[in-house]
Amino acid sequence: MDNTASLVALSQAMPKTELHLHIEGTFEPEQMFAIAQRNQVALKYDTVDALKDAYQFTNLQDFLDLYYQGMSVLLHEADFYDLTMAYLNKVHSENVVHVEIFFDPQGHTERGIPFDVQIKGIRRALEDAKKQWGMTYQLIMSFLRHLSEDSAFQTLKEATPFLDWIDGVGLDSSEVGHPPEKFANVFKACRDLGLKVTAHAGEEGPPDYVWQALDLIHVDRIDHGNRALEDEKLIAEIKHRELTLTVCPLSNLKLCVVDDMNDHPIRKMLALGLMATVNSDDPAYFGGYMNDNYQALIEQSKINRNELYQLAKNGITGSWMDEATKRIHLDTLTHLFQA
Ligand code: HPA
Ligand SMILES: [Zn+2]
Repeated sequence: MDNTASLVALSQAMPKTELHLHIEGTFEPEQMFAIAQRNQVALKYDTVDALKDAYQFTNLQDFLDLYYQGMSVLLHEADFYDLTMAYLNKVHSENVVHVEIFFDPQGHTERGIPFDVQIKGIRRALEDAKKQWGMTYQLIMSFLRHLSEDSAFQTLKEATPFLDWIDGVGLDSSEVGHPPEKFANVFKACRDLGLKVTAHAGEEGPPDYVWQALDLIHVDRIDHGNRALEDEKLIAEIKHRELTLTVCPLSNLKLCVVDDMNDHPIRKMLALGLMATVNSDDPAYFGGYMNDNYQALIEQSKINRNELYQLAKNGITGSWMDEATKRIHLDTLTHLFQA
């Protein structure tokens, strides 16, 4: 019998992947203030504590309003580098071996920061982490769904010189009122370019949005997917297509997608045979990085050792890393759980 403390220790020691992470959502208040000062940009809040006090959200939009405000202090390549490197350092210390990170180019180009400034800073940090620690990565360019499909096409055009650096595309921001069908054409263009495709669906939006992500966007993965559980046929289809769900427990709690960590649906997802994974989404805003998310699942949602193993395994098999590297991490994971 495992006790809670030993499971938490195991979750900390095991090799982990992070498949749902917005780099702009890793902007810790202390670093935000430091970069704001460096760039001589004014923030709406006077102190770190005042900013932290504002992190009380009742829904996704409450959070997004602060998220876009926060990222507005990022001006230079060095800012994007520092932001990304701080995150990578943090998760390296938590035994994260592979990251797949989103960035929101339109959140920056809309306020005059060129695409190349963003991606050069982010990519340099990812390459440094790879050199220093062997940490592997995939970079995912995400379209903001509250903007038009034309704007997404414009972003794809700006990304063209950097397509070798971009592994996939995603869809994020305000979900309700902005269904995947709005972006069917731009995602078709992305697929034709050989990019992998994922989309936030079923976080706040109805099961129909998840169907659209499957049938109109042809996603390789689903980000969140919580509300898919409301539709039995959809559950069967997600299983049939063997799609991974990138679930974000602490995010769900902070944005009131779930009322209580004690009945987070991730156990139900596993019991249904869905490929659920654990991710932190926007850890600086939601109160925890990867290990905190696992700890909350162990202590509050009462996941057991088998469920912990399955979640970590899904994180490896559902990632976009190469098959040989997957096998190495799966071996390490399996040995750890057999010990
Ligand atoms: O959790 C999220 N949902 C939608 N859009 C986002 N952009 C950053 N984080 C999120
Ligand atoms: Zn997200």
